[in-house]
Amino acid sequence: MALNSSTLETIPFLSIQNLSKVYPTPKGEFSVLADINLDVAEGEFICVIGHSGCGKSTLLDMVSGFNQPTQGGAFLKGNLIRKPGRDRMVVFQGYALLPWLTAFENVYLAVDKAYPKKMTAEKRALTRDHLAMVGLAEAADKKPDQLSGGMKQRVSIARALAIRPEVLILDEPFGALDAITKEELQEELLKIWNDHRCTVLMITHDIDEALFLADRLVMMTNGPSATIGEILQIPFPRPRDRVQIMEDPQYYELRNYALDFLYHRFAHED
Ligand SMILES: Nc1ncnc2c1ncn2[C@@H]1O[C@H](COP(=O)(O)OP(=O)(O)OP(=O)(O)O)[C@@H](O)[C@H]1O
Repeated sequence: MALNSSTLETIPFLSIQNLSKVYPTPKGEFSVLADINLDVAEGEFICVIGHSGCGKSTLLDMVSGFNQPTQGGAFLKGNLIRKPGRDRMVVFQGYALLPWLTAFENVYLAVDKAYPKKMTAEKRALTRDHLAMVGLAEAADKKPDQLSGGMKQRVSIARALAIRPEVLILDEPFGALDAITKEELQEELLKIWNDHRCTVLMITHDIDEALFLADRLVMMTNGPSATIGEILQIPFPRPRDRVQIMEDPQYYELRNYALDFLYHRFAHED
């Protein structure tokens, strides 16, 4: 039987299959994650929520390739992820900028490392364009200690996107920011995602953030042996308007459902 295009399209863009992670510890084996299965479509925006310590970063580290599963695996376009690659870029809560370099130099360094063969002028243009995209054209020559938290996170996002990744991995990127800066950055992130259409995996502790940003919200059970408890579809049409979606009765239904999952069904005992 000949393969038709719909058969070929059945390979998921990003697929996490039967993934488990066990750490050896002095007290014996510690099972962090057990039997995680998730398929993500190209261009999808996924948020992951769960109590502290359940293994969210561990899971995303295995998609970025910084950590290896004990069993199962993560596959990008059918290929097993074994190590970090420029098709997957990570933005951390702590910015991870080099303090002795300017915003421009921080982004340029990453571009230069990812594309050593590109002409300098092209790499400088990529750097400038991505800093402009996050509204930092004017601050390009400032060093991290001259930038606010929100500006530093903008530099990290510009640095990740300048590499043109297929998957953008965000590990609680706005967790340290004040509420107003956080909302501004969420709006910017959505705008950028809309233009770039890369696939996003983002950890958050904020249900409202997830409801505003995500196509689907992955809710993790508690560890040890944490797994995906449920996945919520977020149906609000795009482009999203924060005020409009908060007026939608479905918003509160979804919010209450997620709150109930986290604080009743999978309440954290501490
Ligand atoms: N190298 C390691 N050896 C043993 N245990 C580890 C190791 N790295 C992480 N852990 C444990 O794995 C669990 C999951 O950690 P992880 O950082 O993935 O959780 P998280 O859900 O991202 O937490 P948070 O929301 O607080 O960032 C924690 O209990 C942590 O102590």
